Amino acid sequence: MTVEWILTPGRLSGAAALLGGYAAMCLAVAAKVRRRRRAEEAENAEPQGRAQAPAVLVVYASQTGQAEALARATARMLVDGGLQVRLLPVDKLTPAVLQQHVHSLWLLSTTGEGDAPDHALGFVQQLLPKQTGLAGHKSLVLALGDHEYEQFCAFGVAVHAWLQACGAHSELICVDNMNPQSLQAWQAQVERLRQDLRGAAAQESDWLQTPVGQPFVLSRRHLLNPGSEGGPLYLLEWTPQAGELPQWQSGDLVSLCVPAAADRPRDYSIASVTAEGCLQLLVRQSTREDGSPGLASDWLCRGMEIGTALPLTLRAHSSFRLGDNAERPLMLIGNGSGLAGLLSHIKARVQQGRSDQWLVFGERNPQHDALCADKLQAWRQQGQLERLDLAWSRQAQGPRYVQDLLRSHADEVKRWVERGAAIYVCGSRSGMGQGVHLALQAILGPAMVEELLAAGRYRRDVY
Ligand SMILES: Cc1cc2nc3c(=O)[nH]c(=O)nc-3n(C[C@H](O)[C@H](O)[C@H](O)COP(=O)(O)O)c2cc1C
Repeated sequence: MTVEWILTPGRLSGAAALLGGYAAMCLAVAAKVRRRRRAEEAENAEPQGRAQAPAVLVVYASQTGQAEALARATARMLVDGGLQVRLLPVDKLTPAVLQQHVHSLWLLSTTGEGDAPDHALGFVQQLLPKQTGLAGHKSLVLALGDHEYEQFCAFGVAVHAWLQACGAHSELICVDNMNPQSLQAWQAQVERLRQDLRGAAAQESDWLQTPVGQPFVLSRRHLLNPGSEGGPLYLLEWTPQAGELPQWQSGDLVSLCVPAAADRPRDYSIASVTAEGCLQLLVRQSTREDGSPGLASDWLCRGMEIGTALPLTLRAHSSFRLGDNAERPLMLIGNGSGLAGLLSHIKARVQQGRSDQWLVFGERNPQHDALCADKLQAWRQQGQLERLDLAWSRQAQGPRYVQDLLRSHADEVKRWVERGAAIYVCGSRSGMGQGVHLALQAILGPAMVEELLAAGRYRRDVY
């Protein structure tokens, strides 16, 4: 078939406008794809960006992904601004890499009680106690934290002090609860550095604005624990209001803001895999100490009507993804709504035809709190879950917790670790997370537990 183009001045200008618009759109899309690719390539790779520009090192330590997301945005801003950037998680940093750079940017969150994120353990043990000669080096540290913790931003502050002790000129910004003013101050500092190194005028940039989520429709809400003495726990299913379901990996999070608390995003672990065709969350309707309902959970579990939409932002959660552990047997340990993060891993593995996974899960009462029992038993019976152990804290025989199960199966725990297993823990921090940590130390020895943490074979998403 031949298509004849007859060009008249009118048509010509119309076609030109059309083509121009289309070309602009293609260029914009291509630029966006390039930008994303550049930022992705910057990680663990040789420096990206213009070869003649000085390279800036961007280092992050993140437990739940906020510091990581900001580090990626920072790196993207610098690459777009014409600089070379090397983006590294702190566990991949060596003294030599640090010394190769004159400028470094650090985005560091504090977790636990003033602790470094789990993946930073090797850095804390091996690099922090030693001096690395950094005379002439310039660093900016963004320390993320929450002032309600006694050790506010402790890890970021410690790294800043270490950089100074090593002879670097270091500046520090502490951020309370992702405070927008402090993040603006960071953005201004980064922009100043970009200008100093490139000499060009400032470009318009909105990189730090809270990402606007994609609207998702709440399509189903299902109570998982009818009759429970604990707060009602719901499975919420969401589908995009328009377009396709975005891709995520097992272990990732969703960030959302409810209308009554629009300034405070809440994070939830994703319980489903993309192949299920919907995004699932497990949300417990919580009550505050004064008896009033928790704002976000009350909205999600009661207020929000089925069929209405809410913007959801998907957040990569590298420190809880399978990552390098994809080929290892998995021990999945958790309680309550922590099942969400563990379910996504089991589903991802079942999809790959793997069965070398052991779930150790705790709830209150076997009659009312046996969450997703049919699914778990079906996986067990079909051999897709090599082992399943459940602990009930409110049962006639007396309370039993996941840490008790681990202790009573200590030999089996050792065998799994000897087989090369990775351990993933998801759920409440104070009771379960702490108890599991102590049980693992008792069974494997503290040195082995530290080794597993440092190697990323022991990962925790506890809250
Ligand atoms: C379990 C837990 C423990 C925390 N402990 C501290 C702390 O001791 N000091 C502090 O300043 N912030 C603390 N925070 C707040 C985090 O540093 C803050 O939420 C930060 O933005 C998280 O960043 P990330 O997503 O990169 O890990 C804690 C947060 C959680 C969830």
